[in-house]
Amino acid sequence: MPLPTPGSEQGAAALDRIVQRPADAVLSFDFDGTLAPIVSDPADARAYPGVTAELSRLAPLVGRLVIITGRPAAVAVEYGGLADVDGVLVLGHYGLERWEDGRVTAPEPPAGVALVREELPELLRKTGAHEGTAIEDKGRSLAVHTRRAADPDAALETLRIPLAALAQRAGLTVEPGRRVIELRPAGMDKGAALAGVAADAGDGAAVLYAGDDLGDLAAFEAVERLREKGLPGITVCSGSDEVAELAARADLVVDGPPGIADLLAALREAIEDR
Ligand SMILES: O=P(O)(O)OC[C@H]1O[C@H](O[C@H]2O[C@H](CO)[C@@H](O)[C@H](O)[C@H]2O)[C@H](O)[C@@H](O)[C@@H]1O
Repeated sequence: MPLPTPGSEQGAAALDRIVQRPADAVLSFDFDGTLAPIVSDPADARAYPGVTAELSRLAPLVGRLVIITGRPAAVAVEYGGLADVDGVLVLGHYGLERWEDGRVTAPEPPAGVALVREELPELLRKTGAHEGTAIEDKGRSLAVHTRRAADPDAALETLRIPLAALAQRAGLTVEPGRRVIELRPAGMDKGAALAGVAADAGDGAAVLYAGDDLGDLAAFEAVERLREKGLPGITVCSGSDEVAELAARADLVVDGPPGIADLLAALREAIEDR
C-alpha cells in the first residue's frame, strides 16, 4: 500500500524522516473519530477493525507511540484494545491522566467537577434540553452529548451559553467537540500533552499527530511550534463532514478511521521496506 502524499512540503519532509529514522519518531493519535469510528452511543465506540493490530506492529518500530484522548485513559485502553500494544502511552482527559503498562497516574479532580455533577441534570431540565441529550460522567470531567437528539446541532446550540456559565461558576473550562460540550479541568490540553512527549523524545524527534475534532487543534498547534524549532512534524486530519477547521489546517487529510487504518499499514510497510 503506497504512503499518501502530504499537501505541504513540511509534512512530506516529516513523513520521510519518520520512515527513514523510525526510532526517533513520535506517532500520536486521538481516539474517537480517528482510531475509532464515531457512533451514536459513546459506550459503543471501538477501534476500527485492524487498527489495534497495526498499532501493535508499529509500536516496536518507532520511538514512541502515544494516544492522546479526551476519554479517561483506561476507557480508551479498553475500547481500543490498547493493553495489547506493547509500550503504548495513553494520555487521557486531554493529557491529565497518564496510562502506561497498566498503571494510571493523575491529579485529583478539582472541586468544580463535583459541583457540575450535582447541578447538570437540573440545568438540562431548566434549559429545555432536547430529547436525546445525554450526560457522560467521566469522573474527572463531564460531557453533554446531543448526537442522539433529532436535531443534534440545534440541541447543542441551546446548551452553549448555560453550560459556559456553569463551567465558569465551577472554575472549569469548556471543550466543544463533535456534537458534545465537555466541562473539564483547565490547565491542560492535547497541545501541552504532545509537547511534553516530544520534549521527552529529545531534539532528534520527528512528530506525527492525527486527530479529527476541535480538541485536536491544540495538538496541531504544538506540531507547528515544534516545526518552528526545527523538528520535523506532520499533522493528519481524520476527515469527516462534521469538522472543517481541522482539514483546512492539516498537512494530510485521510478518509476517517478507515483512512487512518490504511495510513498505519502504509507507514509500517514503508518503514519495513526502507
Ligand atoms: O479526544 P477523543 O479521543 O476524540 O475523545 C473526544 C470525545 O469523544 C467521545 O465523543 C465523541 O465520540 C462518540 C462516540 O463515537 C460520539 O457519540 C460523540 O458524538 C463524539 O463527540 C467521548 O464520548 C468523549 O468523552 C470524548 O471526550
